[in-house]
Amino acid sequence: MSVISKLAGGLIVSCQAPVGSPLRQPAVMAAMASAAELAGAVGVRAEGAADIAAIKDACTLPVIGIRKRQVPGSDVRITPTLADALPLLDAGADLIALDASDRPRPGGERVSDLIAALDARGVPVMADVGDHRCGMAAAGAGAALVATTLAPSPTASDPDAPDVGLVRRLAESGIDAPVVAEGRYATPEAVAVAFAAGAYAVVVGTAITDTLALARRLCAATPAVSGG
Ligand SMILES: CC(=O)N[C@H](C=O)[C@@H](O)[C@H](O)[C@H](O)COP(=O)(O)O
Repeated sequence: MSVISKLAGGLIVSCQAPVGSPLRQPAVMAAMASAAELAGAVGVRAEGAADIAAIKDACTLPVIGIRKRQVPGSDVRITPTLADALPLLDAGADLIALDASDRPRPGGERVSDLIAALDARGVPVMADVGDHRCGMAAAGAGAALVATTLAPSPTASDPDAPDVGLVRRLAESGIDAPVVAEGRYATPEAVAVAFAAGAYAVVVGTAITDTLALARRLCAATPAVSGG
């Protein structure tokens, strides 16, 4: 069974901890991934070679690897260069996710160059996009999956709402790659809506693995923190 078909119809859990979180340790991310596997998830998304290696040791799920790095002069932060992707493969990543927007990349690399270089190594690419045009372009360039990771919330009144409309629009466009819903999916209802809109898989991060953000949200409602 191909790695892409293993993800069909399932939940991918993003096991990442932001800088400054006490959870930002490979062993903690590996425990999160094991819990995700036990729960029935079909894949894991993880950042950096150390986390990926620990997760591959701890569970059998396919791992989508990313490297988050801010390079001066470029706004591309998710796996900006091929050199960022290669150590993730050495660590055991099964797929590479990368920012597939059309923003300038460090060193002048193009999304299509990265997809071709990884494809030549037999590595499928998940293209993170924020709009329909870049999604169609990435699929045309050979991305194995197109994910709505970079889409802003479609409603100003609810900044936490996922962009299900982009999932639907891509899925109904005859796109050459399966569409993955990612970004602000936080409830079983939202996951079901994404599949109804045509998603191939759904990625959930914060709502499962960011204990710090989840606890802060609830603490903010207490008199002890809000002062109310
Ligand atoms: C935009 C960006 O950098 N997204 C990152 C991509 O890896 C992660 O910070 C998100 O947690 C991930 O996409 C899952 O989304 P959510 O945490 O909303 O379920």
